Amino acid sequence: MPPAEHPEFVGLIEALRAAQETITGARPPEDVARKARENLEEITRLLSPFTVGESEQLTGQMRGLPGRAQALAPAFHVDVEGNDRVSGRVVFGRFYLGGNGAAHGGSLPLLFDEVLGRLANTGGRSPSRTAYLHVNYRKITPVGPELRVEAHFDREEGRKRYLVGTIRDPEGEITADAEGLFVALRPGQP
Ligand SMILES: CCCCCCCCCCCCCCCC(=O)SCCNC(=O)CCNC(=O)[C@H](O)C(C)(C)COP(=O)(O)OP(=O)(O)OC[C@H]1O[C@@H](n2cnc3c(N)ncnc32)[C@H](O)[C@@H]1OP(=O)(O)O
Repeated sequence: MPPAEHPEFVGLIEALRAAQETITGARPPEDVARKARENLEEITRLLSPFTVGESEQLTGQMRGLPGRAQALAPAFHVDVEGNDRVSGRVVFGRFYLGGNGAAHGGSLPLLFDEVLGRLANTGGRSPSRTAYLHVNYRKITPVGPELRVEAHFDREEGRKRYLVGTIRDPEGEITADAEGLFVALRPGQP
């Protein structure tokens, strides 16, 4: 459900994701590529006067939306979220293609950081940052189909929060898993 606020901006981010997908998968004639570039340049001109500081920007802040309205990481759709575990779905689209139908190796840590990091900072916990993220690539993570993502707290030791997560293909097999350490920030720590 889109939030009541900024519905047009939410639609803009969805359109941006769609554009990323389409541009990545396209092989247009030169005149079409030029027209598309001019349209993108027009969007930049339109939005540039509305650039704001980090605390005011919308992307990354809209926690109720897949990907927090940020187009960097693959959009994670939350199904069940508790204080200690979360599960949901993701599709690695063409934008995230590495090669031969497999998602780019760098796109998996993007997703895991988002999912584990989000969970590490829920349940009234103070903000934490990723100290490390260990990703195991078990088999290719396919581009295209909807994949299941699960993550949970493994343990907490003082400021250290250890979380683990998995991505499963439509057959239920684990394509990748990850362990992350998130360290709670001290007051005033950036
Ligand atoms: C602020 C966020 C707001 C979020 C709002 C809500 C948004 C909701 C959605 C968010 C979803 C996206 C979430 C993305 C989260 C990021 O991606 S954050 C960006 C990527 N990460 C960074 O930039 C972190 C850079 N590193 C640092 O800032 C600092 O190194 C750290 C991680 C804060 C730790 O530094 P420190 O606070 O000085 O801690 P330090 O005393 O060195 O270590 C504390 C303990 O951790 C251990 N430790 C530290 N690093 C390591 C390591 N690499 N390996 C093993 N052990 C380690 C130490 O050994 C020590 O252990 P003990 O001696 O206590 O047993």
